[in-house]
Amino acid sequence: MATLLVLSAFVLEVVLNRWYIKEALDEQKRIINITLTSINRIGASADEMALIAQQIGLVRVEHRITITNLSGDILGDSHIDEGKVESSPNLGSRPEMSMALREDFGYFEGPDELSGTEMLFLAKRFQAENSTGIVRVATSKTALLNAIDQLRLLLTGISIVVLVFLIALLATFKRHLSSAVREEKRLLESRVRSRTQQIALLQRLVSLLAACNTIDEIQAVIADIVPRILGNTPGAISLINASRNLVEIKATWQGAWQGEMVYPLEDCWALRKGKFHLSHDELSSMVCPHMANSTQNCVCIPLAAYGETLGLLHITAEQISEGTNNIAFTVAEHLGLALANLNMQRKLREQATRDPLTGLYNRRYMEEFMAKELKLGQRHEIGFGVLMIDVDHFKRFNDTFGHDAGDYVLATIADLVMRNIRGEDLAFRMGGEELAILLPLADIAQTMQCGQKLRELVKTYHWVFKGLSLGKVTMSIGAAVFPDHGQTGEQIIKAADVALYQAKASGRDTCLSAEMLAENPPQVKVIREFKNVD
Ligand SMILES: Nc1nc2c(ncn2[C@@H]2O[C@H](COP(=O)(O)OP(=O)(O)OP(=O)(O)O)[C@@H](O)[C@H]2O)c(=O)[nH]1
Repeated sequence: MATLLVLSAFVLEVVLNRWYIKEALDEQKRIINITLTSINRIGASADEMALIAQQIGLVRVEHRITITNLSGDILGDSHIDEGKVESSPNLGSRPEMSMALREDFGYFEGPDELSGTEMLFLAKRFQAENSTGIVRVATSKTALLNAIDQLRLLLTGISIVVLVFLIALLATFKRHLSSAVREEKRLLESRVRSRTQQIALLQRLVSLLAACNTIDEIQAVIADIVPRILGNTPGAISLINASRNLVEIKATWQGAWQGEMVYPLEDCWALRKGKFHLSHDELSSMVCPHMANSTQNCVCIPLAAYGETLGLLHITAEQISEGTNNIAFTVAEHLGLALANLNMQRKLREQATRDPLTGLYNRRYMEEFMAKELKLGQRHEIGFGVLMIDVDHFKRFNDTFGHDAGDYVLATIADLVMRNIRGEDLAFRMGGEELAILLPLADIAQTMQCGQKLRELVKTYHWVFKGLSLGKVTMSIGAAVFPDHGQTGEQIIKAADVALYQAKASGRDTCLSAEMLAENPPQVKVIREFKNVD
C-alpha cells in the first residue's frame, strides 16, 4: 500500500510537471505573440523595446519579458529598470537564445542569469519593420515547485494516515485471525479428542463383544458402551427371536424408547429391504410401522453377518448427522459379527454336547453335568436321581422295520422324554438305544415315579412310521440316587446300570431301582447270560 502511495505520488508529480510546463508554454507563447504584435503595431525601434517589455510585464507580473537584438544584448526587460538595461549582461550565450537564433524558437529549463532561480524560458526570433531581435519570456517554476511540495506534503500526510490505518487494520486482522485460528485449533482438538475417544470405545466394544459368551453379556456390553459411542443420540438394539417372527427391543439409551418394544419382522423396512432404512430423506418419507409413534427421524441398520440378519440397531434424532450415521454403521457391523459369533459358538457347543439324531445331550455332557451336581450335592447335602433307559429288543426292531424306523423310534422316545420330565431334569443319549435322565433334588421314589411314567408313555404310544404300524415298543429302566447308591458319578451310573440289567433279566418293560436290588442282590452271572442271549 505504501509503495502504491509512493508510486502514485511520483506519477502525480510527473503529470503535474508536464501540465504546468504545457500551461506555462502556452502562456509564454501568448505573451510572445502580444509582444510581437505590439512591436509590429507601433513599428518599434530598438529604443522602444524597453517600454514594450515594461508595459507587458506590468500585466503579466509572474513572467519576465526580455527583448534582445540578435546578438543577445538586452533592449528591454520587464524586470530591469530602463536605465540599467544597457549595463545588463549579454544573453547571446544562453541556450534558449542560441536555439532561437538557430531554429526560430528556443526552449530551456534552468536557472536564470539574474537570480539563479529555476525558470522556464521560451524565446522567439522576430523580424519587424524597424528591427530584428529575440523576445524571451521567462516563467518562474516556484509555483510549480510549491505545488509539488504541497502535493508531497499532502501525500506524505495521507501516507502516514493510511499507514497508521493499515497498521491498525493489520493489528485488528491479526487479532481476529489469531482468535479464529485459536478457535479452529480448539475445535480441531476437541474433534480429535472425541474421535480418539470414539476409537477407544469402539476398540473396547469389539474386545468385550469378542469375550461375550451369552446374549445377556452382549446386552450388558451394548447398554454400557454403545450410548457412550453414539453420544446423546437416542437409540435401541433389537434382536430377532428364535422363531424368527418377532423383533424384540433388548437395550435402549437416552430416554424412553419411542418405538414399539416388540414388533413383527415385516414392520421394519430395513428387514424387508435387507439393508439400512432412513425414515426421512430427500427422496422419501417412509416411516417404519414400529416407529409410527416417533416424531423423530429414524435410521434402522440390520445387524448381520455371514448372510444372516440377527437384529437391528436403531437411532433416532431430529437430524442425524453424517458422523453419527457412520459411527452407527461401524457399531452395527461389530454387533452383527459378535451376535453371529455367539450363534456360531452356540451351534458348535450344541454340536459338541448334543446328539444330532435325538437332540439330547451326549454322554460327555452327562459326565460334566453330573460332576457339577455331585459337587453341589456334597456341599449342600442334597441328592439327585439317575435313570438309565434301554429300548427292548432294539436289534430285532431294526431288523424287522429297518434302520430308518429305528431312528424314528429313538427320536420320538427322546421327544416324549423331553416333554414329560421336569424343567430342571436333563436327558442324555448315552449311545445306541440307551438313554439317561438326571433328576436334581429327586429321591428314589420320585426318580422311580418318573421312570415308570416314561416307560408307560412309550409302551402305550401308537407307533406308526411311513404309514406302517410298528407295534409296541417297550423300555427297561434302572434307577439310582446320590448319595444312597454311590459317592461318585461312576458308582451311581453303575448302580442304575445294574438295576437296568436286572430289569432286562426280569423280562424287560420294567423299571427297577438299585434299592430293590439291595434287598434282592442280582446275580452277575444272570446279567452276563442275559447279555449273551441277543
Ligand atoms: N436305528 C438305529 N439303531 C441303532 C442305533 N444305535 C444302535 N442301534 C442298534 O441298536 C441295537 C442294540 O442291540 P443290542 O445292544 O443287542 O440290544 P437289544 O437288541 O435292544 O436287546 P436288549 O437290549 O437286550 O433288549 C443294535 O442292533 C444297534 O445297531 C441308532 O442310532 N439307530
